[in-house]
Amino acid sequence: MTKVVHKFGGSSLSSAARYQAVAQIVLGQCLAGDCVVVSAAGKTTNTLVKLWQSYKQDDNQGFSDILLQLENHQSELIAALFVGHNRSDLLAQLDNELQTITEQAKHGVLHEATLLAHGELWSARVLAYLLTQLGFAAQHVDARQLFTLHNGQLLHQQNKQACKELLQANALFVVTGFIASDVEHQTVTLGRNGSDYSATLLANYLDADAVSIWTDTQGVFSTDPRKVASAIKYPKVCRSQAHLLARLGNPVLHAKTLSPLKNTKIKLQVRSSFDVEASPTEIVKEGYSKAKRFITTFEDLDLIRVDALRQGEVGELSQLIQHSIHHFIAQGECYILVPAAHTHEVLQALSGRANIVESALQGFAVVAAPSDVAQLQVQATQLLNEQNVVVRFLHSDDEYVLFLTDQAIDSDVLAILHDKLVNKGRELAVIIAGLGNVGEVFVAQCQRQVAHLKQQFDVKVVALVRSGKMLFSASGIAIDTWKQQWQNEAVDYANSELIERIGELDYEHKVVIDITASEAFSHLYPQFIKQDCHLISANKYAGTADNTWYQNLREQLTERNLFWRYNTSVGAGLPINFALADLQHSGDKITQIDGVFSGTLSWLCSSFDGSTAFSELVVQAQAMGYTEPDPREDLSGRDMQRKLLILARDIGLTLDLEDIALQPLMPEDMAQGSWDEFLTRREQLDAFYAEQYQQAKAQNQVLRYTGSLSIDEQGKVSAKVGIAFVAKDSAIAHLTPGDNIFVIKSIWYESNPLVLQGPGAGKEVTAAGIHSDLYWLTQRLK
Ligand SMILES: NC(=O)C1=CN([C@@H]2O[C@H](COP(=O)(O)OP(=O)(O)OC[C@H]3O[C@@H](n4cnc5c(N)ncnc54)[C@H](O)[C@@H]3O)[C@@H](O)[C@H]2O)C=CC1
Ligand SMILES: N[C@@H](CC=O)C(=O)O
Repeated sequence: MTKVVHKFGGSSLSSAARYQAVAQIVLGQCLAGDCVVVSAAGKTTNTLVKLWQSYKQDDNQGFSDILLQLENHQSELIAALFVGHNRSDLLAQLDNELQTITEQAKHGVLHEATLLAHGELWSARVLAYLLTQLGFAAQHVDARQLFTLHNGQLLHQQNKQACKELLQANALFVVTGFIASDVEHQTVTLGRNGSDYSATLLANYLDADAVSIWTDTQGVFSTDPRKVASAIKYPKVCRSQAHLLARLGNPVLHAKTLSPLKNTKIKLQVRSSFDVEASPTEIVKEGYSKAKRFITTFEDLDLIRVDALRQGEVGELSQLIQHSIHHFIAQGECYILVPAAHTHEVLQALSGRANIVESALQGFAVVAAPSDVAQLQVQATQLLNEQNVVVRFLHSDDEYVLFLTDQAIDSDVLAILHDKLVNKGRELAVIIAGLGNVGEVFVAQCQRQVAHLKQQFDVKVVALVRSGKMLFSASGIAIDTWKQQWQNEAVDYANSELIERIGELDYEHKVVIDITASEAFSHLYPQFIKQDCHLISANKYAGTADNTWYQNLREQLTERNLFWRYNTSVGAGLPINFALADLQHSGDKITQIDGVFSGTLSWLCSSFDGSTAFSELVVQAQAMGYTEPDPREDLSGRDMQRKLLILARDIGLTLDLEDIALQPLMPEDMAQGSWDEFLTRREQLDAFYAEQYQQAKAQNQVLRYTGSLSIDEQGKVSAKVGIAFVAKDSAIAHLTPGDNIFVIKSIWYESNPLVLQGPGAGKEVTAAGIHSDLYWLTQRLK
């Protein structure tokens, strides 16, 4: 049974290399029984249209030149892709067909649709041969055997049966898009760019599960991403908006594509054949996606008023000119927007029932939620005034407003319109995991900070997660009353449910902020990435995971253009990762990092003077929110070892934790058992510390816990964290309790190192540091 119908457009098949790429996608994604629908390669249909025009104009020279052009293109493709009998077979078939075309032209019996059909026939045949050559038995199928129309109407029952009979074998079928036949077996076309329609029709007839439209863009964007770099790719677009965009001439989806999916469960995705790993845009049923904002532009249109427009007539006209036509009713009159090059043809077809209202129009339409349209119309009018763009005709409907203008909407104007009308409505969903010391303060700070970010982004906290319980609200949680809401609505959850809920979120961007201290939670990162989530971590486990896992995670992030910020995992709010990144981006090379990278150990060592037991100070550090949930993570030196590893990886070293020597600041045997058991043996810790303290004192030095990493000239790396006795007048001896210090040597900071110093732990500074990462993210997403 066919599960998925994959459709590849002309841009995906524009060269031999593209055919190879498509074949690899098919090998990787398709199973026997799936179907592939193809359009004509590259610009073949345009060339065939020109061939038809030269035939109609009796331009024999033009006809031969264009035919030669087609022949060259096809034979070059075949020569580049095939050897041996496959090549000779395909060239012979091509030759045969070109001779037939020449003969038919000579005898004046050339038929337009039959001629245009060659583009798709060639693509399907070449791709099927290529797949077979690569070991995946594929059959090419002429869709004229599958789709029959009578008086312009598809004969659905008959077609369904034909599809089920002809495509039932356990093979892969490569079916021609765009073409069908009538009951007299004459070729008809399904309209320009009708291959998407062929794919959804086929999916309907075969009861397929899904249709993937593979194209040259990564999905459906808020506007043309080639013109506006900040165009937003939407993960989900509802069918009605997709249909409206298609009617407005948006090139990603075509007008009739969606109709076969009506009342079915068939999923539709738009994916990039140039970037297979990129997440697609899903076209979902009504109610499964929020209304999005789009700007789609027009060039060179005529506005025509039509008397008594018949039902279905717009479809017939667009079939006639092989181009989509937008129509609307304003003040009781019917209007159509026709590409100026086809106005004459359309007026002729409407024989006296139509007149041109405005000609040579440019412009754009803003598509949005009905509640936003009126306000966007006012804003857009003002922006056009500011840009001196003259509006000649304006029409607004429930879901869009149309501006027809004198001047073309160039990239600059489009970028301004997009920034003010679309970007302002962008949403970022925030999932906060970990509501302990730091997490609670972070959420409290959110109230003010989210309001600040709102100037750029609509930031919504959609989930709060603690171990085993979560509060999830796709439309956003009210921050000021979150505790109350938590009491009433938080539920037990399994990780799979959390991932599923995140996957269902219909936001332009999503970020998971990990303020847990949980290794298990960090293991979920790859799944968050699959759901297109950016990551912000205060948690250090992912940054210090085994190198293979870590590198893999980074690759997955890069492949999906996702960001990962973790500035607070080292030095709390201190901008140490920013500093290292900046130095390296500006061409510097870091050779050494020394210092104190633990707020807890800094505070303990600087505070201890013998008057209070060391273990008592540990309990105080814990109460102040400096320590890890189990303070032994700090006392063991492990936390500082993790931080040094994160820094090492940030400067391009591929170390693992074991590569950093570690000396604990506690008796090693106290690592076993629970924290409470540890406290029952606190004298042992006190004795251990007192002994080290006295030794340092005896040497007229002070006890500190430090870290160091250096790279020698041969590139050899040495790294360690441990107890150090330092001179009483050194900077480290004089650190304010709780402060971290990073002493960085590099090519530029060789003899006089760069020093970064300040609070290295604490709820407020850490929470603020996470907000800094969130702010950074929103700036990058802009
Ligand atoms: N305290 C500080 O000054 C700094 C802390 N950090 C890091 O921030 C993180 C949080 O620290 P604290 O707030 O002090 O810890 P905490 O122990 O007070 O809070 C941790 C929170 O994470 C939740 N949690 C634990 N496992 C979870 C799981 N599997 N799924 C979801 N939630 C889970 C807990 O329920 C709790 O709400 C740690 O990774 C820590 O290393 C980073 C810089 C400074
Ligand atoms: N426990 C850590 C907290 C910050 O990472 C420390 O004391 O530095």
